Amino acid sequence: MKVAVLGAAGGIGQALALLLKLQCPAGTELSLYDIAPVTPGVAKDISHIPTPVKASGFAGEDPTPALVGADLVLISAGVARKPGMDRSDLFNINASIIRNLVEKVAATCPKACIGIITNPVNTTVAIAAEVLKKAGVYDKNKLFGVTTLDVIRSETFVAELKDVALDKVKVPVIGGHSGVTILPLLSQVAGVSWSDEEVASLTKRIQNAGTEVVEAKAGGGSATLSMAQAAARFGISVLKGLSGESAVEYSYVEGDGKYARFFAEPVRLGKNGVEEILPIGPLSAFEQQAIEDMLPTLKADIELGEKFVNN
Ligand SMILES: NC(=O)C1=CN([C@@H]2O[C@H](COP(=O)(O)OP(=O)(O)OC[C@H]3O[C@@H](n4cnc5c(N)ncnc54)[C@H](O)[C@@H]3O)[C@@H](O)[C@H]2O)C=CC1
Ligand SMILES: O=C([O-])CC(=O)C(=O)O
Repeated sequence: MKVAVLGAAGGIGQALALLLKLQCPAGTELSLYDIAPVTPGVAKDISHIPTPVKASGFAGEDPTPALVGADLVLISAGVARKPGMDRSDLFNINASIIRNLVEKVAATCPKACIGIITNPVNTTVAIAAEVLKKAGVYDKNKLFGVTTLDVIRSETFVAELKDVALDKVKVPVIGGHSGVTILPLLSQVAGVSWSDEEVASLTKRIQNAGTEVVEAKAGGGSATLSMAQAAARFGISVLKGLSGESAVEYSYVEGDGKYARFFAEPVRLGKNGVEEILPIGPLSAFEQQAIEDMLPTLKADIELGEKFVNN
């Protein structure tokens, strides 16, 4: 299998490249691309680590050489937040970066699965879908917004708060990837009970966790290392699916449209990307209300992406 990382010289990209070099199945080829001239050097650097994964690096204006034959394309190219900014403030720059890169994906490896990391994810995924549609190659089962960071954060926070074993905690996180659109389903965490206050405050902490990192980095960017781990986990699950094993992840995908065109939900991954969208499960009254409350924001974020491509 071949995995292309676009934005591979960045904070997420370099750490993601390292984790993929260490964790991907034997025989995986990593193809690293970024506009930054350092990128071939990033590939050279990790290529000295003795694992059975090959890495090559490409820089410059055109990602095409990096995309040839890719089965999975992970995109973290773009700008990150600074304190005081919202993810939506990144739209002006990142929208055209995603449009241009996905045009190249459509032309070069139209059957690849694509995982979008670049913010605002709620909108950049819609941009990618419309670009692929225009090119006549859109397959909704192969386009993913990577929301795994919300899941791993939720699991960390729940384990800390409730003193339960990290490997036992599973926390579904649905909706989108910003503010109120991030909704952890704490009512579904097995073996844990909650007061209303705990649910309200932990939900808020999970929704603001990205901002927690942005503020702590004090102008030096947003989450990179935890995001790289999240993207590596997600990417390796997609590869598992493509090679015929089954894997389940929460991801922002185009499903049945019950809540919004794109919605983060549990998906079973397989040879064709999304094999099956799994049920979200029972919701508490708090969670039901939270879905209602997020929908105007989520739908507006999606529409912004659709209009960016089509107007
Ligand atoms: N989905 C999620 O949960 C998360 C998403 N993010 C987002 O990921 C993105 C990247 O974040 P970082 O890696 O921290 O930023 P960074 O600034 O460290 O790296 C971004 C990289 O993209 C490259 N780049 C810019 N334009 C490009 C283009 N046209 N083609 C190829 N490469 C290009 C830059 O040269 C740079 O190396 C941001 O938009 C950030 O908001 C960050 C954390 C979590
Ligand atoms: O908050 C940000 O800007 C980066 C991000 O998406 C996250 O850490 O969840």
